[in-house]
Amino acid sequence: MEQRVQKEHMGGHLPTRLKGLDNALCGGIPFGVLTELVGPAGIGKTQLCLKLALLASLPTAYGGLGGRVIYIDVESKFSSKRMIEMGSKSFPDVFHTKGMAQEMAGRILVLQPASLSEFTKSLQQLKISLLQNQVKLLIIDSMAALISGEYGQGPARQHLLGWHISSIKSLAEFSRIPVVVTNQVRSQTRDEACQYSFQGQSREKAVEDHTGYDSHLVAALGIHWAHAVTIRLVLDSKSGKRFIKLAKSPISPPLAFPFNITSSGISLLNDDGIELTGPEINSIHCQGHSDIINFDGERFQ
Ligand SMILES: Nc1ncnc2c1ncn2[C@@H]1O[C@H](COP(=O)(O)OP(=O)(O)OP(=O)(O)O)[C@@H](O)[C@H]1O
Repeated sequence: MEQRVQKEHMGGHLPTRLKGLDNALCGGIPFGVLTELVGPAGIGKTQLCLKLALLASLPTAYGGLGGRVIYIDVESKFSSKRMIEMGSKSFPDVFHTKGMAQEMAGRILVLQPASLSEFTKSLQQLKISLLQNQVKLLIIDSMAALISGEYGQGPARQHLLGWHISSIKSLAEFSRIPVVVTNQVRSQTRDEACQYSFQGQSREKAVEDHTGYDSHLVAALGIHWAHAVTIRLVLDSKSGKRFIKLAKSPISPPLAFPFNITSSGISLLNDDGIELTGPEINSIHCQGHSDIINFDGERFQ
């Protein structure tokens, strides 16, 4: 294992090409551990996942991992069209080379489990296929959606995921690939319309319609999950600006990077990062007030 780790491509990291974030993470998303992207609906988690899938399938000569990707797309959000748009804007040379876009597309296997039991079956088969197929990245978008609605809320469903969490963690360790999992935050009122949305019209409408609601947020997967992840990136929005916050990392202090989303995908507006302290690290902002993500299903006071 030690020799394998030493020989790892790119020092065991998948560069995100977001310079400030890569610097803070000593090269990018680390191999062998879980990286969580958490944030409200519409903030850009799937956009980041698509970019990472693109980078993992990009030929090594262009700085990618040149490998296969398994993309578990729980909510049918994967868009090959969007990925090609990002690819052709970010890497025009590669995408204008005949056959290259098809070759890269052929490396990304998208699985769409319709239920938790289908997901459980895929996980059981994944261990073998990760090794046999030179898979360089596993993405699960989103983990929370797998259990939403099916098994109620709170400790019961979090307990239900215990096996899955251990399995995913051991898959990452055993196959030494980066595993990226998205997690939503939801309002404790459980009112659908009260979920924070960052998509113009609907967001304003939702907030207007529910003024006076105590709409604080909780991360959907509970404390066991919170401890299983090594890197946590919180995506949120404050005063109309989106931020990626490196909220949990064994090597970096908590930092926030402003970002935007363009046709070429997510890009940072500044690579320096703003150092965060106190509850700000785990808070999600919306409409002038902030709420702290609580990984235990209760609100922090
Ligand atoms: N082609 C594009 N050009 C610019 N911005 C885009 C483009 N496509 C998507 N976006 C931005 O991406 C946002 C949607 O992001 P995304 O689908 O990643 O959200 P998410 O965090 O995954 O949400 P959910 O939790 O609902 O899955 C849109 O609000 C829009 O701002």
